[in-house]
Amino acid sequence: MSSPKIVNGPGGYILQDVPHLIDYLPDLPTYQNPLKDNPAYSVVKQYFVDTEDTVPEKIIVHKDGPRGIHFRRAGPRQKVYFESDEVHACIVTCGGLCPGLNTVIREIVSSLSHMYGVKRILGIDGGYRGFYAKNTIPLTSKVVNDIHKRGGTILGTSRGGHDTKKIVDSIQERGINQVYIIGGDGTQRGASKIFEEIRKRGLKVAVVGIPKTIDNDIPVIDRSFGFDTAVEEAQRAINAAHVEAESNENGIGFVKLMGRHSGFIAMYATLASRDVDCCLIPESPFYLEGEGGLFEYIEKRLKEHGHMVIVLAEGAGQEMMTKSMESTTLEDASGNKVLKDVGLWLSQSIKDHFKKIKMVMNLKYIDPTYMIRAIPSNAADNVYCTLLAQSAVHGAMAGYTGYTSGLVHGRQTYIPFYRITEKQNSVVITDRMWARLLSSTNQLSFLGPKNISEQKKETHETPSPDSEICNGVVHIPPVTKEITK
Ligand SMILES: Nc1ncnc2c1ncn2[C@@H]1O[C@H](COP(=O)(O)OP(=O)(O)O)[C@@H](O)[C@H]1O
Ligand SMILES: O=P(O)(O)OC[C@H]1O[C@](O)(COP(=O)(O)O)[C@@H](O)[C@@H]1O
Ligand SMILES: [Mg+2]
Repeated sequence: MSSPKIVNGPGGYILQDVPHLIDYLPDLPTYQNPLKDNPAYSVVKQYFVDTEDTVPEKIIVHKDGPRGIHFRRAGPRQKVYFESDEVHACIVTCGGLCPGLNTVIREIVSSLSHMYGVKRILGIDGGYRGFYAKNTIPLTSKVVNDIHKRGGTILGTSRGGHDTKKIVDSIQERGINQVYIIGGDGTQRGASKIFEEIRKRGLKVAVVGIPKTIDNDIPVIDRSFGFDTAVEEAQRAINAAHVEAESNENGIGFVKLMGRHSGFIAMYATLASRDVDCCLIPESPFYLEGEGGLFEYIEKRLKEHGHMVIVLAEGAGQEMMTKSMESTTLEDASGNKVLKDVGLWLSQSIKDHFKKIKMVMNLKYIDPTYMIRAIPSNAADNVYCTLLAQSAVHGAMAGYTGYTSGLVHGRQTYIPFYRITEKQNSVVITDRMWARLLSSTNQLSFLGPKNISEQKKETHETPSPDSEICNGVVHIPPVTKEITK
């Protein structure tokens, strides 16, 4: 692994910089950025980003505190390291679907062709293994013109199949010199390995990651493209659950949403809806029976209101389910743990409970998980995808490599791969955002005081001032009370 590029400045300023092609190819020539003569940009005052501009990771700072970690600001540079005719770019999409994938593909192609006059752009078919096992797809502005109106990815995607040597051989044999890799945490780990191999071979190839995660589990960035669309689409399922619940005696509308290890979609969909009485996420352990348990809470809600809506993230309550079922640990082709269907299990457990206590209850279970991620991105995400793609292209043209292009506090930045891959982002339940959710749904926290104090100790003794902004990584202690069945 190449060592991180860290620049220290006065007042505790730290720049976690990204690699550049001249780090290992010092004699590369530079060229004037063609945008200088582009009528759309030549009139813009200060169009080019100052190479000294950086973006702070934390925006809330104390008067006497250090300035902290910064990332390189994204955007076009005065000098570029590729001539237009020289560029041979490729784009690949990997991992699960996410709204906006096609928009990012479209905008990378548009930025390369319209801003930088690039003519050779290839799509890699079907994820990482497409580099060595499939034919490529030539991409032009015409080919990608309408694709942002469609869900999915026109290039296809896959899990598994990452063979660094074969991938880099293919890049080298085809003469590709800019690689745009769109995908989640696994994909970015793969991108980092590709970058290291390219650097080892001394190739003039820029490797750029574009973060995609419907679960919002990538750290550092504000949120992924497609997340907003997913939360919006989840409202339709929650609304249906609410209508069903309201129309039946002691009706329960039960919605399962995605979120393997991070309950962000469930949390934001709940906050947006206001119809949800209980949101269950992987980060917040819960138990079913006895005082303060889920069953008791459901009974109480039904007695008070006659109906309720429950939103469940797919990773929630997995440990409980494993204990009450035959345990087999399966992995997908990428090595991700395949989760059991907690929605079916929990809805059946609730039904069994009400049968046991002889109380009438009507539960309707809705699983819209794939419908939420297979749709085209909404307007806000389309804008986000466009700016993200443009930033990614500006960085590669300027010779930066080995970075993920990402939004930090609303600013486009270049983040070194190691910051993206070192940990997963998850909801910090001792931060304000989860407290806001609890006060909005009025649900119990399902945690005893012991669990809460353990959480506080294990996360941060003093909560970070801006920690409610989606980011935080926390180890969740095991549940102390368990299903007694
Ligand atoms: N540690 C890793 N090293 C190299 N490649 C990886 C690694 N983890 C995952 N990948 C590859 O990245 C791709 C997508 O990973 P996956 O975990 O399925 O989705 P996502 O990128 O959305 O998290 C797969 O082709 C997988 O083989
Ligand atoms: O597409 P698959 O293999 O069924 O996987 C479903 C998983 O993909 C996701 O949508 C996203 O996961 P990735 O970001 O790792 O692709 C998860 O929320 C979900 O658990
Ligand atoms: Mg992933």
